[in-house]
Amino acid sequence: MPAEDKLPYCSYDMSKRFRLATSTFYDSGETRYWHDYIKFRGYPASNQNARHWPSKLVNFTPSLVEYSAAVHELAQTILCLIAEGLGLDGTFFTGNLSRGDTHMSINYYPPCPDPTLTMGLLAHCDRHLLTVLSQADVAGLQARHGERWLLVHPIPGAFVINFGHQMQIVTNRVLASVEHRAVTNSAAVRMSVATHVHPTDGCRIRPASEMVDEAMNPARYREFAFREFMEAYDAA
Ligand SMILES: O=C(O)CCC(=O)C(=O)O
Ligand SMILES: [Fe+2]
Repeated sequence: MPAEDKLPYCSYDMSKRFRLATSTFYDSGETRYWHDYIKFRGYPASNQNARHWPSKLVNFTPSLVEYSAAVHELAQTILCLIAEGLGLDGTFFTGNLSRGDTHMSINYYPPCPDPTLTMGLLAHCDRHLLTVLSQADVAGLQARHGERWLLVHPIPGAFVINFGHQMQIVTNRVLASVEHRAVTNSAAVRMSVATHVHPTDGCRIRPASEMVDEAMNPARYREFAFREFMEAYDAA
């Protein structure tokens, strides 16, 4: 896409429903960020989300409609399996807990001459329910395990599934949200596509009663609306 076509979408306003930006202007003291990205609402494509996607890219909309619907189906299947694995009703996650608009990020990490000075994405936990991540074939995703960072090796054709904060809360910390980050490399462009499955804004989030035992394992979180969580997070 030529620069003049990209310009109208370039924004740091997080309320924009389709925006592209770079974090390479910023640093955290010693480490410079090394990451360009597009962030937008994905599934469902039939509502107001798709009208924010760029119309000049003729193949983008049909590809995205297909991809976002397929990832939605995959996420719903995985959520059914997780529920069954936890001894919950198979539909436990497939209502409001996972029916908000998906938030998608297309992450672009250019090669960096000295990767020791940069970080693609700083360490974070995803804040929604579940992430379906395609990291194609260039390694860079790392997950925290105690004091160590483990590289999540790309497997051709496979997605990485990551639990977000809401999964940790609803399961009363049986399934923990794992801290992760993206490192840079000097040899190759790395791209990843993250689909973040969100609860609906008004969804009430609380530890599932099946995951709570007042005597042995009391609820670790109070009940709240997902909207409240997001507002507090953005304000922090
Ligand atoms: O690029 C990656 O592998 C990680 C992306 C990620 O963590 C995110 O978009 O939340
Ligand atoms: Fe993430």
